[in-house]
Amino acid sequence: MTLTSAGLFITFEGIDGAGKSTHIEALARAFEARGRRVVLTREPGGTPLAEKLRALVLNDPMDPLCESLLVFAARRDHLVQVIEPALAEGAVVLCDRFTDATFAYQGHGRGFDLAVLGQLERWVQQGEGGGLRQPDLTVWFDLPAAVAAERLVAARVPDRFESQPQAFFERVAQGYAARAVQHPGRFARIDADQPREAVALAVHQAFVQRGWLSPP
Ligand SMILES: Nc1ncnc2c1ncn2[C@@H]1O[C@H](COP(=O)(O)OP(=O)(O)OP(=O)(O)O)[C@@H](O)[C@H]1O
Ligand SMILES: Cc1cn([C@H]2C[C@H](O)[C@@H](COP(=O)(O)O)O2)c(=O)[nH]c1=O
Repeated sequence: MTLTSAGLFITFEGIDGAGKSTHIEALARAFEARGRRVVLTREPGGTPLAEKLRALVLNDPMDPLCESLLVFAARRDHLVQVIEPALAEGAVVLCDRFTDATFAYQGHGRGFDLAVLGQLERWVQQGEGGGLRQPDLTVWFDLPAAVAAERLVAARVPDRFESQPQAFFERVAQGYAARAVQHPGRFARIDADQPREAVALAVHQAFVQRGWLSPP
């Protein structure tokens, strides 16, 4: 896998129901209005193989090691088939979740070994020259677990993760906070406990600050 810096790799993170999906489409339109090609994708998923793995991870009972291996297997296919080729062509890749989700959900939520996740991260995201693919920006929707639970009540039939108790999501939220401390340069924390319009403005602002979008 060859890594380039031609495109922009943006990831969106947060506990279930934090509001990521609500804002990704508008960002895609904003980049397209500036003449950029945008690839909208998600994890686990984004390729036919990774979508099959997603269905297993979201629906079939399994232990945390199996869960971690499957999300990283899906990620490898996604990187090789979709993300790296798009970045090499200069596209803006907007990805709903990436490896921070694995540290937050499998690591902090399930209690799986963070050092093992770090090793898997290196195997899966390392390029031929030894560099490690990481997002250029991670937009982290920070929302209290209790508020997310209220938002999700009427939203849809819960999957294996969404049916977890609030304490699980509190641990996942702590996992995201820990990753933000470890990677302060690429994390933009958004206070997601605000009306949609205020959240949209804060998200847009994170891109304006980096010179990637104009003020709204
Ligand atoms: N700022 C907001 N205030 C109130 N409700 C919101 C807000 N943003 C999103 N919602 C609602 O909360 C629910 C979850 O939002 P959304 O699907 O965007 O979250 P998500 O982070 O993509 O969740 P998941 O990761 O579980 O798919 C939706 O019903 C959405 O309409
Ligand atoms: C990438 C990734 C995801 N998950 C979990 C987090 C969510 O509960 C689901 C994906 O559902 P969404 O509605 O598309 O957000 O998968 C995970 O546990 N580990 C991961 O690495």
